[in-house]
Amino acid sequence: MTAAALPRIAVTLGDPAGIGPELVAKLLSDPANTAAARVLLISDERELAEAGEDAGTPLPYTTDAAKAEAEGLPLLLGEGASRPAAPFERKAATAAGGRWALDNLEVALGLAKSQEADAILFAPLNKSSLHLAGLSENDELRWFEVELGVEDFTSELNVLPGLWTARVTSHVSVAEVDAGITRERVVAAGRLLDEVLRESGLERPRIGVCALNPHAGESGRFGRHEIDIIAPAVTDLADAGLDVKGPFPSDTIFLRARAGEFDGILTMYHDQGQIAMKLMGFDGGVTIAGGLPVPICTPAHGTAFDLVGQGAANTGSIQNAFDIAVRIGAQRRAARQR
Ligand SMILES: NC(=O)C1=CN([C@@H]2O[C@H](COP(=O)(O)OP(=O)(O)OC[C@H]3O[C@@H](n4cnc5c(N)ncnc54)[C@H](O)[C@@H]3O)[C@@H](O)[C@H]2O)C=CC1
Ligand SMILES: NCC(=O)COP(=O)(O)O
Repeated sequence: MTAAALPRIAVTLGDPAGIGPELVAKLLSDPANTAAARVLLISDERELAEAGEDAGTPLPYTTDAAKAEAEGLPLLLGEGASRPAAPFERKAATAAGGRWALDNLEVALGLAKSQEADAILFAPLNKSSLHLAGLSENDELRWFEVELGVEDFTSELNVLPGLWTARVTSHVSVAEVDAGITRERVVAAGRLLDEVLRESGLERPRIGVCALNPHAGESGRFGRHEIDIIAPAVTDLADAGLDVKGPFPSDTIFLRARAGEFDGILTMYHDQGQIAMKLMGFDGGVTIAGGLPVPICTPAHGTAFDLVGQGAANTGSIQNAFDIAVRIGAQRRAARQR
């Protein structure tokens, strides 16, 4: 691939109090990664130095665009509007850390909107920091919607090799899940999951849909969501030509997926999918912000304050997130260049 064809990936360090900076330093100190894409780093130099110290390896970068292009070095573009905020408190949620993380993401979104970046990779955020910083949305995906003017259904997509999940509800209180399970939302989430699986290369993705209640409601005795909402939505999706089946009891559907029966699982709420996915592949899980015009990837794990400063954070998830950002970013770039 020529240098011009390499995807441009905007990378942020996430919450500076967590393991994100260390993970980015480890990721970008691997020459195979900097050869696979042109990296646009959004940070400040002090944070990069600290990231290198945590990782036990310096994070290579340049502020010279020509040198970055010629040598394949990450190009440091500077940080978002909150400068100069560093140094940050470590291992704790703070408003300053949350603001820095959000401001840097705003720069990344700007690069994507202007098509200078083909995809975004962010290291883990801490939602408490984001809320301390004044984020009014529950999480960054709802904030991305606002920033990008997206009104259609979005969902976090969780990805392991051979299995993707989407959620009908996500970062809300369990008390709010019930109101979020509607026929329209189940259909929208099912369509989104089918679409992204097709984009990933599957011709006819096989999707299993979770029930909400124990034993899929036991014929209505333990709840009627399956009868009144989820089964009709599955029929809508099947009538539209999708290979969608369910609802199935959620305590066993992932066993069937693991045995190869499904390419995607549609879950009704966060932990229904995430407990299974993290048990099956904690060290490699990726979260993609699904339903946006820009590919945005991040590790499925969080800021792990308990690990900060030890150099012990596992890079499997951020590596997989980077690889997916590079793959989708390259497809988008190639499509634009045609
Ligand atoms: N990509 C992102 O932005 C994500 C952010 N979060 C946020 O992270 C914050 C903390 O979430 P928690 O529930 O505490 O989960 P967490 O994933 O940060 O930590 C859970 C456990 O996993 C371990 N762990 C996490 N990443 C690891 C890694 N790379 N290598 C080795 N061990 C690792 C931690 O040490 C801890 O014991 C929350 O604010 C949450 O919303 C959670 C998931 C994804
Ligand atoms: N910041 C991404 C994120 O929160 C995804 O975490 P999860 O909801 O997939 O656990």
